[in-house]
Amino acid sequence: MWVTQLHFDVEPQDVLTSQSVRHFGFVYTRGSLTVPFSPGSMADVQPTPRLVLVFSGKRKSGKDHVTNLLHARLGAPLSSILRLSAPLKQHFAQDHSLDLDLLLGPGPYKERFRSEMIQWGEDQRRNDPGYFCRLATRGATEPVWIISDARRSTDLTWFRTQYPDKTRTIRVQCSDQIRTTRGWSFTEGVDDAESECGLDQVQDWDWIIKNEGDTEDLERQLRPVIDLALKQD
Ligand SMILES: Nc1ncnc2c1ncn2[C@@H]1O[C@H](COP(=O)(O)OP(=O)(O)OP(=O)(O)O)[C@@H](O)[C@H]1O
Ligand SMILES: C[C@@](O)(CCOP(=O)(O)O)CC(=O)O
Repeated sequence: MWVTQLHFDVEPQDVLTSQSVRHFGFVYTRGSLTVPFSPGSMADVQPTPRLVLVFSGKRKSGKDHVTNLLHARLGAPLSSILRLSAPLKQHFAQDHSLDLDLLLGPGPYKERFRSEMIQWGEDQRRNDPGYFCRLATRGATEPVWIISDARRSTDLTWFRTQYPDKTRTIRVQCSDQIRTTRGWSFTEGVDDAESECGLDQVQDWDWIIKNEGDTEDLERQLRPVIDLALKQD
């Protein structure tokens, strides 16, 4: 049986190798390759979540901390955390023989490569602004998606276009003083660039979370988000 379908005979992680990224990009941008239908191709169909919670915030505002807490409250069968930077870091780690776990973690290691990663990511986005949004969400089956790291208006546009009634946006904020205690220091070319400032002008966040206090305060602010996620289940 032949159908028009996006399908590649690769595991999800293989999509991140240089060769298959090019393959993936070629097929997707043309969008009309006809290939045999097989059960494996279902993973490539863009999934449909019930709620998409898109978080953003500056470095060390606590995006990972807040989204981890939310995920812990909602649980794994209901929700998953999807990081737009994960496929980017995976590719970058492979190409440069770097430690992917450290790139994904909160420590100082990733800061040594941040400028280069930003550059590489922007090169990909120039051709295809939804590239990392699509890779990060590919195959996610949980009803509630927690997108931990939107940085650019194209990220918000992609989710709002794909999931117009389901997308909610959340900005995580905290003072520079507190960010500094968490390891932040101003870096030219990073903290004054789109990666950090691309969403500064956005006013219409569904929620703003001030991550400056204790866990109890954070839980109180997350309550309406948690309630919405549970209500939709
Ligand atoms: N409310 C909090 N209480 C205690 N520690 C926190 C809190 N928020 C963040 N942190 C800690 O601060 C550090 C930075 O937080 P986190 O990694 O969540 O920030 P981020 O916005 O994801 O940063 P980056 O963009 O650099 O990945 C981490 O070590 C995290 O555990
Ligand atoms: C390269 C980049 O994805 C790094 C993000 O790392 P983190 O979310 O701050 O851990 C930032 C970007 O895409 O502009």
